[in-house]
Amino acid sequence: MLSSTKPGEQPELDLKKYIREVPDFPKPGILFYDISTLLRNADAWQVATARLARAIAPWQPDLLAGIESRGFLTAAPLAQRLGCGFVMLRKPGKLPGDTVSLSYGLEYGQDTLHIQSDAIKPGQRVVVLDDLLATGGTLAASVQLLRKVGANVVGASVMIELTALGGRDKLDTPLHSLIQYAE
Ligand SMILES: O=P(O)(O)OC[C@H]1O[C@H](OP(=O)(O)OP(=O)(O)O)[C@H](O)[C@@H]1O
Ligand SMILES: Nc1ncnc2[nH]cnc12
Repeated sequence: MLSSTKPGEQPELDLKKYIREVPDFPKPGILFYDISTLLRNADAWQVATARLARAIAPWQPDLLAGIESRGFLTAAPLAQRLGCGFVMLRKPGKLPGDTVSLSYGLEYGQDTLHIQSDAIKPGQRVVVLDDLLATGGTLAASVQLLRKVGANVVGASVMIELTALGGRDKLDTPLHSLIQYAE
């Protein structure tokens, strides 16, 4: 029998069931939300991508920016689906040519992100994506970095938001999250 449900639309599917919680990784005291178990399930990944696409499309982005490395897994399939270009925000020493960088703190450390200086045409509408928002250090730095090279950052989106860490308050762009945990 024909179903009226389109591929990737399974309203009843609970994505939390596909995320593994790993205590004390990568450091004691951190509860790590592991998306590997979601990505290895074709249905769950398809549903997550479809739901993200529906949330992001109204922002009418020209480009999606993905944050290395798990942010690439979120952003690249979405860019294909929405017909957008894709820009990489990368850790040091990975991008050729002129880059602009910014350092930041995250839930379990310190890091730096780079973008190619010519990655964005002035005023292009950009949505920045990551797998997870914890303290918000990574996403807030990414928004600043994108603006440094001329982006009009119209929104940010993550698969997972750890609401108790208040990362959302560090952002001055609209934020969409697919799944929330109040640790
Ligand atoms: O909100 P925050 O406290 O900044 O933390 C969130 C960031 O931490 C993780 O990245 P990680 O640096 O571990 O890199 P990875 O994606 O390469 O695993 C995650 O993918 C986010 O980018
Ligand atoms: N608790 C957490 N789980 C997975 N990724 C993270 N990045 C920062 N904090 C994290």
